[in-house]
Amino acid sequence: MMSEASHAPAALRYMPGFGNDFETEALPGALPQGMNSPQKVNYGLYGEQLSGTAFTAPGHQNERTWCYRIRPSVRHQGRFSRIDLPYWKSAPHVIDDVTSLGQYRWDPVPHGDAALTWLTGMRTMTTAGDVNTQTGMAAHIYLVTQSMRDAYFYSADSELLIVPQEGKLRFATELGIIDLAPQEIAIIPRGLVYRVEVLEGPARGFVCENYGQKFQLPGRGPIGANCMANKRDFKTPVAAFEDRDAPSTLTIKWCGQFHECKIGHSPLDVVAWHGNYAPVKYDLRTYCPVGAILFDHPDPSIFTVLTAPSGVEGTANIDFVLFRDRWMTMENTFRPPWYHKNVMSELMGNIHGQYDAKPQGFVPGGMSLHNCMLPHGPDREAFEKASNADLKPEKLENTMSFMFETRFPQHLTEFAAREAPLQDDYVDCWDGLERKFDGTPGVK
Ligand SMILES: O=C(O)Cc1cc(O)ccc1O
Ligand SMILES: [Fe+2]
Repeated sequence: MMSEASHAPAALRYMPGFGNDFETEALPGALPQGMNSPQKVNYGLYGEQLSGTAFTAPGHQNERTWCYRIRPSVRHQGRFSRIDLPYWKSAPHVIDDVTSLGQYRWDPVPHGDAALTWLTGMRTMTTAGDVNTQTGMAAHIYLVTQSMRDAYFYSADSELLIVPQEGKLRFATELGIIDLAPQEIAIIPRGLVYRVEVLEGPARGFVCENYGQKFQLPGRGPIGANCMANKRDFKTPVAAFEDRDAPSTLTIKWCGQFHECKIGHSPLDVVAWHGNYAPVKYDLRTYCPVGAILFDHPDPSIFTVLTAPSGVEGTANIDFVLFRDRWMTMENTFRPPWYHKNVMSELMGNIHGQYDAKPQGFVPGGMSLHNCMLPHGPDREAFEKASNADLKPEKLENTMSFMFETRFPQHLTEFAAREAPLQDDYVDCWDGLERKFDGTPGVK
């Protein structure tokens, strides 16, 4: 028997908060009250727990969600067969004849003629750490033109931080629906089943695949209780379920491999849920930047939106850092980023507009990589302009770039080194930085 019903609200609704303990039901009375596992759940639903942290993780880190669903997940799975998604790579992935040491920059990866889904359109640029030990990350570009139909996916390896640059996508997940456009981000937790639909295509964007401990909000320290990313601006969808019987496939990413199994119904059948392990979206335009208001250029960590700890205090597995429009008011200061070498590996992407350290060549949809201890900084044009500028308060407008910064060196994939539009002349952008020193004191 075929049945089809989607119980999604007409206009998508979201609940505010980061890491909140939410409760939501798509049918009245579907959510058990006062306990998790009643002998029988209302509507004949099955109770099931999704654990995002070890059972015994400390209280402030412990994350799990109770789902009340038409069928338990174990009915979704069965005999797995291995499939190949040749462009989606996982760490460790170090290719002998690909050199990751260097300063690299890419133009936007163009859309081709082939129809690509969220799975076939994922193009890994770099990997870092080791998926098997749940450390490190991968950075991907997605190129998506086609919705997943009767097809579902989850990653046992990672949570995905999604940063759209072009087009609009819908993430129909077990716990509700998220629509996502450029200048917004979403986090899809490890283990959560979903399908990706194209609302406006073609869609392109960046993904940070986090193998390690979950993203959290950075401590604000002396900044206090407000500014940077505020909890209420994170939005988690309300429950929405599909009661749909149709021959379908479920793909699982597991230890870097992809496996597929058949299911006879939509696994997005969670009618009600409660808990704190859930997908979330965030509008980057609500990020409140705090910066230097008299002199000097602070470390970019002041712009951290989210941080994924590595176990070494203050040394993140990944920091997600945002360079958005803001005022520059520093006096007697070289205002753009300084020249530097960093023990952390910096992968940047441009979402929109122009980046102050690289007025040319780092374009929306483009990426750059400055790996562990590789020197970089403003190009010649940015240096000359900033060192001779009249330092009035100036608003940096029409700018939104980000950085995935990891403690682990990032290794290029073959795709990044050979197929993606790598700019061979990138390093030349520093060529014209000639010597100004002539042994005599004074400003040159
Ligand atoms: O390299 C970059 O452009 C990112 C960056 C920005 C900044 O303001 C300070 C340091 C830094 O690495
Ligand atoms: Fe940098």
